[in-house]
Amino acid sequence: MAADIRVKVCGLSTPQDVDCVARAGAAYAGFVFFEKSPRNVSYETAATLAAAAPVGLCKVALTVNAGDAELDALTEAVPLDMLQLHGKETPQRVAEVKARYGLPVMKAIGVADAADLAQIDIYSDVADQLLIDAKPPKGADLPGGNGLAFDWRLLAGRKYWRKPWMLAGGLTPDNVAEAIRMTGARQVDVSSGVESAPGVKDADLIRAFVEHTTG
Ligand SMILES: O=C(O)c1ccccc1N[C@@H]1O[C@H](COP(=O)(O)O)[C@@H](O)[C@H]1O
Repeated sequence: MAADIRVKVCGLSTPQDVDCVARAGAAYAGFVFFEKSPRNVSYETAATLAAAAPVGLCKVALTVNAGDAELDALTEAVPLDMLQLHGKETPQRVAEVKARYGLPVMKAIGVADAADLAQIDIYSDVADQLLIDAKPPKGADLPGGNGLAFDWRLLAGRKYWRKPWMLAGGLTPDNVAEAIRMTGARQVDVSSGVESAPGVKDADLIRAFVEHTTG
């Protein structure tokens, strides 16, 4: 397996999480701003965590259908390197957010079957990166972070898209190597798969996850 897989660990909420993620060699640290999530953090907490992150660790804010007022307050309070839009934001909204905040934008695309892959091309016109995640189950409280994988065979043979992309959804230390092998992903994103309980990151699982991407 290639040794240069870039890892994002999402849903960090303590200084120990950030330290562990950085030391393990992850490229991105994700903070969740979505009240229904067990990983939700206040702007104050996120600002402290982001300020303590080492240079080079990309600090990503995950939001869901956030309006300008929410994003204004977030970007004012927290030093960020990237915005992750994980709701039903339209391509036009992605372009607006990118222009208004001057930060790279990663748009999450939910995939359940081959028809969903068309969204990847559509959002490639406006987003800087794409996060290809499992579609949430109907009626789920969370649009992501559900620990669900989609059928990775849908991405087999489609390693190259027009924009950089990350594989997400139900990844764990045990399955990430196989997911990379099947999809050709060069970037992977994990949240619940490195937790001991919802919202509680586990340092051993984080280290194991990163190690298993470099097989
Ligand atoms: O993690 C969350 O709580 C969350 C809430 C709302 C939207 C997205 C969320 N997480 C993102 O979903 C992917 C996949 O999660 P998992 O690994 O299957 O648990 C995660 O990497 C986050 O980017």
